[in-house]
Amino acid sequence: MADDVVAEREAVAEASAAEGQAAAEAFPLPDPLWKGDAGPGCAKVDPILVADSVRKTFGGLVAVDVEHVEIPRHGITALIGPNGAGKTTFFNLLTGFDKPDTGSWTFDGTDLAGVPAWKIARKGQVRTFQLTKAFGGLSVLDSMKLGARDQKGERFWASLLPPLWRTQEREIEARALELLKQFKLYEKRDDLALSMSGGQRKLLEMARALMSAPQLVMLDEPMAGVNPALTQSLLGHIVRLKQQGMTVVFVEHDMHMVQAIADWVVVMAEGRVVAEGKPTEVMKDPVVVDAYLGANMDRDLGEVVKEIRASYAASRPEGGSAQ
Ligand SMILES: Nc1ncnc2c1ncn2[C@@H]1O[C@H](COP(=O)(O)OP(=O)(O)OP(=O)(O)O)[C@@H](O)[C@H]1O
Repeated sequence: MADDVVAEREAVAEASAAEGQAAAEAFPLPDPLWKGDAGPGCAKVDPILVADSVRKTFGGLVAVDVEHVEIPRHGITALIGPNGAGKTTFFNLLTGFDKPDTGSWTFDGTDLAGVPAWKIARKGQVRTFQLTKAFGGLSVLDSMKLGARDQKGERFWASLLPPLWRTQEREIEARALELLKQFKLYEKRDDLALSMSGGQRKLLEMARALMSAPQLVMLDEPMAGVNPALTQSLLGHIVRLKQQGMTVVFVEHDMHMVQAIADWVVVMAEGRVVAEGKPTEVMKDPVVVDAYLGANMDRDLGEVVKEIRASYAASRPEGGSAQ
């Protein structure tokens, strides 16, 4: 490898390490992240999102049946589980894109049950989709501008005061261009969003989600269908969200990705949260491995949950006793 390329990579690594260190100081995660009994539904020291009794059925099928879950603030939480576990449906419910049969949840202390998706986004909780949504015939830059929050130009009173919305427009465009630079999409700003590769569209969707300066970013399979070079870049972007003080929840099937960036892992199976823990520990649990392989198909999930709680409590003295 040429000396200048090596030097450039070393500089990037050094800068990211410094950035990471600064972020860890600015937004330290409690250690441990949880309090009381460890395991499924365990309380977090500083949760940003708390969900209770969230249930959604489709006909006779129970897609989501989450008794209790808390998402740690400033952390990266991976939501994993086999196909059909209810991960996307749970995302849809928490972000107002679908309505639960029952349940409540709070974001930063604010009750969000029944609040429509656009209002939830305004409050600072945004999401991306597993399959990138159609961007219509919009350019990359215009797609970004649509992601902005509080566009005064769209409001009635502001629309009577053109200087107000012009200022707002300028601010929105400046933010969009800045984010496009960060995501290395600046050169594509005038291209049609639809003309970009699947991976680039994932980057665009993530960048667009940041237009509203969110506190909590929920990414549904951000790495799916993305080539290895862009995967690395996407991972870097996710870590940077955390470094900027955001909380991230992402759905992912690839355990290497999860191990690489997650602080915490929530495991769903058959609509329920069946395990939680640090990435290195949670994946060692035979019950989690079984959940993936389907070996628990005929077992009572309540029993599975008890087993997991017991195994965590035994392995983490500070995590409390088994229930
Ligand atoms: N709109 C719907 N109508 C009927 N059934 C649905 C609907 N959406 C989801 N389901 C069902 O609910 C269950 C949970 O689906 P969901 O997509 O949430 O799982 P998932 O964990 O995200 O799966 P994957 O990893 O494959 O994306 C599945 O059995 C699915 O078939």
